[in-house]
Amino acid sequence: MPRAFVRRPSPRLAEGLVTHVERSDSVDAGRALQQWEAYCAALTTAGYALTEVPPSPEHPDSVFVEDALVVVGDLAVVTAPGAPERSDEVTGVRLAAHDLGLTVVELTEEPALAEQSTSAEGQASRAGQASTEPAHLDGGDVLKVGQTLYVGVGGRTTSAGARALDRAVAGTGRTVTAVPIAKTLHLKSQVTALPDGTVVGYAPLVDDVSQWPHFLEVPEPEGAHVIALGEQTVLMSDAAPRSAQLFRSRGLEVVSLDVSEFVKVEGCVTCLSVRLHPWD
Ligand SMILES: NC(=O)NCCC[C@H](N)C(=O)O
Repeated sequence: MPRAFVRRPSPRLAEGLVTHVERSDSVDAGRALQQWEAYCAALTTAGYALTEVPPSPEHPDSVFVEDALVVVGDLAVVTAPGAPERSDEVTGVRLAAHDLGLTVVELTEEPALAEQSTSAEGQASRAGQASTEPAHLDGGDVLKVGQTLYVGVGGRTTSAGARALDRAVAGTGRTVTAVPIAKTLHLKSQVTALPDGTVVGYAPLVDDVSQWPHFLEVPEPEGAHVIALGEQTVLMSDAAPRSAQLFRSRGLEVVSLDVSEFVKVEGCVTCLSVRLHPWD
């Protein structure tokens, strides 16, 4: 049975970070809680067992649980969030992953160059990558498509963070491909994937449409954010009806939800849960 981690919104949601959007003075924490409950109900209806990470009311953005954990199979990689205000969110998420019996791993520091290679060529190329930058990774920057983990680099996630994820998933059969981003907070703020692996995005907000082999342009910004709830179903915001129709025309069932209060602090449907699937 698929499972999802979720985390109840903080009453301080209105204080959540904003980077690419104007701060709104109309975030309604009570309404956000209702929207979150509806989101949880939609996951349950779709067959997901929910694991609620204990809430962290002192962290306004803690409802965006996806940023704290990346799960591949039974491997749970605890992230290193790029915003200092969010770094402590991982504590409760790490415990929840451990309690569920997942293999919990942390991101590790960059290995010393000398240990990476003894060849002059290898040293030269890796020296070009290596730096003293810290390894930061937000789960919102990690898009799984097949065996590839695309990692958005340039916002909250650093190149060192992408390489640290690559090391963490070594042995799982997954490979990491770094994708430069500048136009949105996270990679998954600009593109997500349909169940068949087609990458969907709202072109004006996608840094480089041409890099996606199977790209489908959607007509609304909110249409770029989907969660695959199985082979035939996607969950998305109800603010993108034309995108929903486009997905239906491809034979998909669409579950639409109001997530307006989370959008005001730059969230979307993907970041409100971490999904674990038997097929991942
Ligand atoms: N994965 C996501 O899209 N997370 C949204 C995080 C929004 C939050 N206000 C932040 O800036 O971190």
